[in-house]
Amino acid sequence: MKSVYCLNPISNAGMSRFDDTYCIADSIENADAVLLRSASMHEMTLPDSLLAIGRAGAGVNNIPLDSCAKKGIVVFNTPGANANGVKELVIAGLMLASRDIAGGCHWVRENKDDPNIAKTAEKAKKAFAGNEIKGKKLGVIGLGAIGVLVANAASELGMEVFGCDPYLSIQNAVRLSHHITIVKDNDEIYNQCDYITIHVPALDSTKGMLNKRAFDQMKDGVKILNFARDILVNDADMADALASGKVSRYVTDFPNPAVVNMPGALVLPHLGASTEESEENCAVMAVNQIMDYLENGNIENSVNYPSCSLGYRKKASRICVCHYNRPNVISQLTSLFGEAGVNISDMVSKSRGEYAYAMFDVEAPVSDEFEKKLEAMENIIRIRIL
Ligand SMILES: NC(=O)C1=CN([C@@H]2O[C@H](COP(=O)(O)OP(=O)(O)OC[C@H]3O[C@@H](n4cnc5c(N)ncnc54)[C@H](O)[C@@H]3O)[C@@H](O)[C@H]2O)C=CC1
Ligand SMILES: O=C(O)CCC(=O)C(=O)O
Repeated sequence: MKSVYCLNPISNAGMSRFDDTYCIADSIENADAVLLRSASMHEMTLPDSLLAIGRAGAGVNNIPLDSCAKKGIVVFNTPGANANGVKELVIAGLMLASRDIAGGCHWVRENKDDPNIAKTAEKAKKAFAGNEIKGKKLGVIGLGAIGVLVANAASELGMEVFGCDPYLSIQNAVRLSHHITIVKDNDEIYNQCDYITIHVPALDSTKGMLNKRAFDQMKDGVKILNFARDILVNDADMADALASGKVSRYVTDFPNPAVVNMPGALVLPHLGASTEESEENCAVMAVNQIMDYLENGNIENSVNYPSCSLGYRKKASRICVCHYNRPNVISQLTSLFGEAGVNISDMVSKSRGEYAYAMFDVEAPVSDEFEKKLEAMENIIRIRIL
C-alpha cells in the first residue's frame, strides 16, 4: 500500500484518482509522497520513506528543491494548470488598478443606511472615476504560462502590449499573439508602460527586481500588478514610490505586514489560482504525475530531476536510479548488471544540472543483494526497484 500525505486540501478531482493500492496518511511519517499547494516545507523534517512531492501549482519556492534532490526526493509541479485562473484575476487587477471599484464598493457599504443612496451616489461617484485600459501600454515581465495568456488577453482588450523574457521558450513564443512587441530587457518596459505586470518565479535572481532603480525609470503614475510572489518587489521602495505618486496603484495577490499598510496598495489574499477549475486541473496533473512516478518510475514535470520515461512497466523489474550527474556512473551501473548476470532489455538516462536519473527494465527479478550493491556505488543517491 502506497501512502500519500496532503499538506493542503487537494481537489477531489485529483484525489479520487488514487485506487485502493493507495492510502491517504494522517502524518508525513512513512509517507511515500506528499501533495501540497502553498504550505512551506522549508522547516520540515522529511522522512526517509519520502519518494516524491507533488506541488499542485506552479511556484515551488515553498519547497527545498536542492535538499530534496540530494535525498532522492523528486519534486513535481503542474505547469500551466492554473494559468487561466491567474490570467483572469490579472485582468480583474487591471480594472481594479484603473477604476476605483474597491473604493466605490466600500462607499456603498458605508452608506447602506442612507434612504437616498441612489441620489447621493450620483454626487459621490466622481470620487471613484478612473481610466480605460484600451490604448494604454502594458508591460508583461515573464512570458511563461501565465504571462503569455495575460499578454494575449490584454491585447484583445485593446492594450498595446510589450513583453520581456530572456528565457522565452519556443513553446511560449508560438503561443504569443503577433500583436505583442517583445523587448530585450525590462528597462524598455519600465520607461514606456502605463501598467506593468510581473510573472516570473521567485528566485535569488528575481528577488526584489522591482526596486527603486526600476521605479526611477518608470513613468509617473505607473500601475503595478504582482500576481507572482511578494519577494519580487522591494516593499520599502514600493512604499516610497506609492507615497511620491511615482506608482499610483499597486495590486498584489500577496498580503504581508508591510504591504497591507501601504496607501495605494490593493491587496488580495493569494486568490490567483483559487478557482474550482484551476484547483481541479492542478490536482489531476499532480496526482497523475505522482502515480506515474510511484508505479512506473517515470518523471514528468519535475523541478529538481530531469524528465525521463520508459512508459508503462511491463518487464519483470524496473530499476530506477537517482544519482549525481558525474562521469562514469552509467558504465559502472551497467558493469554491475553484467557481473550479476542481469540482462537489460531497455534503458534511459537523463541529466539536469547536478542530478541525473536512469531507468533500466530487466528480464528477471533482482536480488536484495544486487540492490545493496547498487546502493553502495559512488554517486548513487537512491535506488528503487519496481
Ligand atoms: N497568484 C497565484 O495564485 C499564482 C502565482 N503564480 C506565480 O507566478 C509565477 C509564474 O507562473 P507561470 O507563468 O505558470 O510559470 P512559468 O514557469 O510558465 O513562467 C515563468 C516565466 O518567467 C521567465 N523568467 C524567469 N526569470 C525571468 C526574468 N528575470 N525576467 C523575465 N522573465 C523571466 C521564465 O523564462 C518563464 O518563461 C510562478 O512562479 C508563481 O510564483 C503561479 C500560479 C498561481
Ligand atoms: O495553490 C495556490 O492557491 C497557490 C497557487 C500558486 O501560487 C502557484 O501555483 O504558484
